[in-house]
Amino acid sequence: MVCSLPTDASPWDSVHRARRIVVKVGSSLVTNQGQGLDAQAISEWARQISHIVHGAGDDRREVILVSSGAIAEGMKRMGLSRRPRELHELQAAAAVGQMGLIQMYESMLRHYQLGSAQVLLTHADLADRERYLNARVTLLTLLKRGIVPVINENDTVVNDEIRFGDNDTLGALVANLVVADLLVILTDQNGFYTADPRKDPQARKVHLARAGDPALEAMAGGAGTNIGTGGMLTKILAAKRAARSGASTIIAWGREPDILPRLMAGEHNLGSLLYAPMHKLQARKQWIADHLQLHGSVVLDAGAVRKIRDEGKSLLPVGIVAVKGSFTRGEVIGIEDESGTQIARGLANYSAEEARKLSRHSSEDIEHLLGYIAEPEMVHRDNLVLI
Ligand SMILES: Nc1ncnc2c1ncn2[C@@H]1O[C@H](COP(=O)(O)OP(=O)(O)O)[C@@H](O)[C@H]1O
Ligand SMILES: N[C@@H](CCC(=O)OP(=O)(O)O)C(=O)O
Repeated sequence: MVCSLPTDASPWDSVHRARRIVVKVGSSLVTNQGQGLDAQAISEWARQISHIVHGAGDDRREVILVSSGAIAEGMKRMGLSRRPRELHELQAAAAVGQMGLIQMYESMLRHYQLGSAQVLLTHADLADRERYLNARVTLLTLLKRGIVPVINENDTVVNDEIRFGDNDTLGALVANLVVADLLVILTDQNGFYTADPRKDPQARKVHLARAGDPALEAMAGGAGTNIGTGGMLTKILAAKRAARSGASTIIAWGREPDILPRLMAGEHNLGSLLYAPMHKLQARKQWIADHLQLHGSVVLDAGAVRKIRDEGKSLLPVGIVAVKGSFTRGEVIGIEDESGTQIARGLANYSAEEARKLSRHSSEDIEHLLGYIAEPEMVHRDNLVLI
């Protein structure tokens, strides 16, 4: 197919350069088309993840796993041969299946010297700015400690209106949350095809395309079996969403031998690459600019202005001399120099009231001043854009 390439190096190089990766595994793979948890496949992904997380120097990666399969596994454990239609039945199946799913990931990852953590998220969690920051800091703390977060939707507490509905979307939102470089969607097909290969024998694999290219949506069909939920359309839309935060997406076959290490080693044409046309920093800037309006601002002394503008550092409370307006944790604030010129914008880790108490104080005093510590920074660098 025709596709426009970015002007710098091959988009495949960005896969090799990726350091923080969200890997999403679909239900059909995890449960071997609904037959039950596939211990061998899960062990194989654990081994591959361990290989890339434990790499030396520049070969070291951070991995966040988003795994489906709770409903499919729960159905098997409850003796249900057909996917229930009622939401409460699906929720019950998910609660049953999640036990087995997480138990297996925990033991397989541990076997390969990796700690793991269960994280269950809902749409509402990521739409709420404060919870967004809370989820973000928890995931980043786990990554810093070399622990692999294993994420699924918190099916127990969601209804139709607030469901992600498919974990492809959840994978893309997590990629935005942790500012990942790459989203790898492992599925039961070799990649994305010009039509559903189960239905069209003429379908050809798309090796490379721009994420968000509208032509892709027309080629994507629904799920080919009753195990997976979204089919290719949700994967294509997830790639489009991930690209808005600068992450490219690979759609690949989860049973391809050594798929993750081979992708990281720079092997081209494994699966389909849907590349993000915008660089991560530019995309993050756009995201902050698009999504959020200013709720107040903080004024910095000259030293703090230098740290932020010239040295690329986070904003610490010690550099704040005044706080204007009213805002809560997670809202966007302006960052001004003492003449009132706005130099940056970012997501506040503390409310205006708290920021007033923290201003001119070292981060070490936060606990004493507030009684708790959210984060040592007032605005983390990842959530800050210069103007
Ligand atoms: N253009 C396409 N290319 C590849 N697969 C497609 C396409 N359109 C629809 N599909 C179907 O999507 C299925 C994968 O989606 P799904 O079953 O939801 O997987 P998962 O459980 O991995 O999320 C494939 O098995 C295939 O039948
Ligand atoms: N939370 C659900 C996710 C279902 C889902 O998105 O499935 P899939 O289309 O296979 O990724 C589960 O674990 O069954």
